[in-house]
Amino acid sequence: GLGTKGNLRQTDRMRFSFDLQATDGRARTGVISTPRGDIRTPAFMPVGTAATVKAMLPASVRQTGADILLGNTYHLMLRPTAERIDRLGGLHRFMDWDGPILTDSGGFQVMSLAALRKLTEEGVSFKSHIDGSRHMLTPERSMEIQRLLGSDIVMCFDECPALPADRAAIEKSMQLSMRWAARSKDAFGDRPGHALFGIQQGGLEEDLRAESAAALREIEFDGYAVGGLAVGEGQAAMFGCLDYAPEQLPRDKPRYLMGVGKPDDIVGAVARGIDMMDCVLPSRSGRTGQVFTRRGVVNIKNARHADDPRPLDEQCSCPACRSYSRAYLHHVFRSQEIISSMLLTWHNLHYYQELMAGMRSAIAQGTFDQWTSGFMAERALGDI
Ligand SMILES: CNc1nc2c(CC[C@H]3O[C@@H](OC)[C@H](O)[C@@H]3OC)c3nc(N)[nH]c(=O)c3cc2[nH]1
Ligand SMILES: [Zn+2]
Repeated sequence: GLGTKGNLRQTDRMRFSFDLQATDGRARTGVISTPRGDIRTPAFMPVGTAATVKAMLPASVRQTGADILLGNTYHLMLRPTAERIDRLGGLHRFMDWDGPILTDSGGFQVMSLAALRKLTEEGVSFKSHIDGSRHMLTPERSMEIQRLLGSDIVMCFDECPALPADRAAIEKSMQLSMRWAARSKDAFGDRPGHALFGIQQGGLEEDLRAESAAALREIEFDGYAVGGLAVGEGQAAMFGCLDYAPEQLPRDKPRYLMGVGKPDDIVGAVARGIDMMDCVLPSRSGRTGQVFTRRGVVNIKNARHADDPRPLDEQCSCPACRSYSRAYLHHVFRSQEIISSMLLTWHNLHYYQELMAGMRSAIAQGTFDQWTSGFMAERALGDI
């Protein structure tokens, strides 16, 4: 707005906006501005389901290069409850993360974690997988929970159908999700500086995806997620869908692919126009000894690492690679020492952020194809 510089800064601080800076083919790079900081895209968002990125301090997550992290409505509403987090000053204060936070709306977790679920037009009633207590999630309740948490990017309450499913079931579910998207938008209201993202559904059906995209455009959102994927369809089917789905969504808004993925999934999704992704893989794998490197996956549990003095990756600057040998990491993993989860999670998240930084600069320079060829060639080298 006009007025003094101060006002302008004030307006800026309250704004949520996406600046698309460069494209290379269908790949894009830019910056999402939020009152709590900028998000460089393409962005990988570490998952902090229960108000913590497991085995990581928030400052360490920041050091890996993450600009934003994720929380989950489903987990936090059950424990410690959104009302308690609100009373304690909101999720940022609670978990000591002052950057942007995106929270999922709960629909996906209810279907994958809760017991005794009952789905109606109103929403989903279910029993907590923690203590068996009964709960109800509706678009309105999901918006209220995410407001209480104080998240900067709020996801619509949707239904994510498990694949494979027949077309009729996919269509019915997508239409319900679109009605819930409208109710989510109404319940979200007008919250300057906070964003509401719609979630496209429609399975692997191009026409249903187009119908969903049109319905979301009509309602109008600050960003758009490609939902309903990474649910067991496999990479070929997912890429087939990403060959059309992202471009059915508005070009000038961020596109978020939920739940993806392995490093090569991420590169393929960025090549197809995706700006934001999240996945538990790097952090969960850090705890199970699966280590991602430029050359592919190292399973640190394997006995062949027992005497290996080399770092995981001599070109990596993370604490695990700077200070420790594979032999040490093998030892502490085998001994189930807590430091094992800390070091391997840090390395994996650092590796994922290096991947994103490499793609952002390649897209900005118009050399994304060369970068991708290098990425694929390195993984073929083997001997890791
Ligand atoms: C893994 N594959 C996958 N995850 C998915 C998630 C959960 C991500 C959420 O789940 C948490 O990690 C399990 C993450 O914290 C993330 O929160 C944003 C989805 N969420 C919604 N609302 N709608 C979808 O269509 C959807 C599709 C997914 N596919
Ligand atoms: Zn490392």
